[in-house]
Amino acid sequence: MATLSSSSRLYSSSPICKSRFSPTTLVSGIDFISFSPRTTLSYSSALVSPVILSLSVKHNRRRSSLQVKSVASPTEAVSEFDEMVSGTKRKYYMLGGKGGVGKTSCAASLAVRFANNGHPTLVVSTDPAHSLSDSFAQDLTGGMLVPVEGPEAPLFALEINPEKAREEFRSASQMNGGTGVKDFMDGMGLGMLVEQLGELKLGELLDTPPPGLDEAIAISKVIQFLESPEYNMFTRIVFDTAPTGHTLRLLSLPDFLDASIGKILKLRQKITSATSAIKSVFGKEGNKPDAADKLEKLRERMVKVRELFRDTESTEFVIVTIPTVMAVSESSRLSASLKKESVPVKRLIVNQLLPPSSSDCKFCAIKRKERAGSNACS
Ligand SMILES: Nc1ncnc2c1ncn2[C@@H]1O[C@H](COP(=O)(O)OP(=O)(O)OP(=O)(O)O)[C@@H](O)[C@H]1O
Repeated sequence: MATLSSSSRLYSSSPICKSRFSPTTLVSGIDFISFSPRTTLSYSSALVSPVILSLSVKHNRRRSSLQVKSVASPTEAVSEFDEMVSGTKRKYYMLGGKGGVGKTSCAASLAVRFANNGHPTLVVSTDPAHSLSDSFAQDLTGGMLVPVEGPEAPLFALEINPEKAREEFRSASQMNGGTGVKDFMDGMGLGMLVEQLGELKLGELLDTPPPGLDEAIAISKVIQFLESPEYNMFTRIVFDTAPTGHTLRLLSLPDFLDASIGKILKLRQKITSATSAIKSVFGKEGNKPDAADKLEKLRERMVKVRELFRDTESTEFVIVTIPTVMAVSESSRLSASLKKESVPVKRLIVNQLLPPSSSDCKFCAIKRKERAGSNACS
């Protein structure tokens, strides 16, 4: 079970630079910082402190980099968090960014911080490469809410298995345990049109679920159960999302489904309305949900997920990055794409910042040089 201490201040040694990772004071932005897999959540020293910055981005065309105009001082970072923690209305925080920058670590960290500030909190991982279990040193893989011990207010964690979500899509698109296009079309009463509709590439669509769909289904499941009175108590929901590409595809899913399956649904509607008069005379109008109904429901759920991402009142997408050239470039593209999708991004977490030091070990000196070249903050 959880290894959080009562105050959730946990310590561990760093796998990379032991001398630097002594237990130390809190960092104002996010309380605990690094996690050692399968051990404990930990505060690292100031070596790798994540800082929450308010995002004021300027896209530099020539260098195509994200320019954070003002770096938050520790005091400002506190006020950023104060804003995130204020109010009792439910808020969703979606943490996303390039693979490996520390999304899971920061999501877990933020969730503990919310709980320690009195918010009953749920942290959910929809990342196919789950590491939330490692962050909390608890097994969260059962698809159930697991209580995390330690914080002052209730904190629950949940990992959603993307494989299971994918199965849901398959079951919607494949009737009676069969596979492929023929089955799907049969399910809609259009089996005789399979040949003619080959050019719609339905086979590809149904056999290989579109990227991002698993995550979208996972998020929609969480939205669904959070609507029930049983889970009313949660006032902060933190999502540890999949790396950049998945998130963006997830947002375009409703359009994607509209464009591909929508055509079939329209065709089916036409045929159904032409034949319904005859069917009703013979009492054959069935109420059983078919493949089309299931897919239509799926599309509605995808729309709901996209709406949640775009809801400025209740949701905030927080980009997690590290100060390296590649991470900053990707964050810049993510920020621009999210803006295009009307997803509000106000804050950025810069993880693994290196504070000034006169006594660097060789490793830290290399890291510092690497980060200095990123020009992330100016
Ligand atoms: N501030 C930090 N200090 C030290 N180690 C860190 C820090 N942030 C993250 N790490 C380590 O970096 C690794 C990747 O972190 P994490 O799993 O949180 O990243 P992620 O962005 O969620 O990765 P993925 O995209 O693969 O899901 C982990 O081993 C984690 O312990």
